[in-house]
Amino acid sequence: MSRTRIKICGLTRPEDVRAAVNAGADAVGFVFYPPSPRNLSVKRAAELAAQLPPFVSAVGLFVNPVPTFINEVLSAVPLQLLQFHGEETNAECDRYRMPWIKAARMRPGVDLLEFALSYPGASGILLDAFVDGYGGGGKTFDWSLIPAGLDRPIILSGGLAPENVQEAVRCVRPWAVDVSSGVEAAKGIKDADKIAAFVAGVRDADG
Ligand SMILES: O=C(O)c1ccccc1NCC(=O)[C@H](O)[C@H](O)COP(=O)(O)O
Repeated sequence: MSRTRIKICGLTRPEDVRAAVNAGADAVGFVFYPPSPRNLSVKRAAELAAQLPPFVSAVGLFVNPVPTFINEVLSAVPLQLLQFHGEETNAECDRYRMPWIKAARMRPGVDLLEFALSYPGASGILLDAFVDGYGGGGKTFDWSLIPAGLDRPIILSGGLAPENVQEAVRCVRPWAVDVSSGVEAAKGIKDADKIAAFVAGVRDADG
C-alpha cells in the first residue's frame, strides 16, 4: 500500500515551514486570498518557498483569482501546484499550463462524480467541508458522502487534526490529506508538536 501524502496548509512563518519539512510533509500550502488570516504577500511567499528542500512541493491556494494575479505570483514564487477553492471553471484553472487541483465543498447532495467530470484537467480533487470563507474552517464533513469510483486522486481535507487523522485515513484511504486549523496554535500560527503528531497519525494509519 502506498503511503498517504501530507500537505500542511496556511503557513506564514519560516519556523512553521521548517516544522512541516522536518516532520515529513510532502507539500506545504501558501494562501493567496486577502480575506484569509493566512494570506501571504507575494514577497513573503517567495521567502518561505525559498526555504523548501528538494521534493517538498509548494502549493499556491487561490479563490476566484484574476489571471494577472496568478501570473504575478508565479513570476516570483516557485509553485509546483495550484489549488483552486472558488467557482473557477476547468478552463480558468487550466490556462496556467501547470498541475492544479480543485476543491469540492462537501455537503449532502453534492454529486462528486459529476463534479470531477466537470474538471477534466484537475490532477486531483480536494474534498473540504462547506464553510463560510471558502476554506480553512477547521470543520469536518461526513466522509460517507465520498462515493467509490472517483476517477481522480482524492485529497481529504476539512477539520483534520492529530486526534482524527488516523480514523480519516483508515476510513477514506485518500491519496493525500490536507490540514490547516488542526495543527495551529492560532490562525496562521502553526504548532510544531501538532504537526509532528498529525504526521505520526498518518504514518500509523498507513501501517
Ligand atoms: O486556509 C485558509 O485560510 C483558506 C481560505 C480560503 C480558501 C481556502 C483556504 N484553505 C484551503 C485549504 O487547503 C485548507 O487546508 C483546507 O480548507 C482545510 O482547512 P482546515 O479545515 O482548517 O484544516
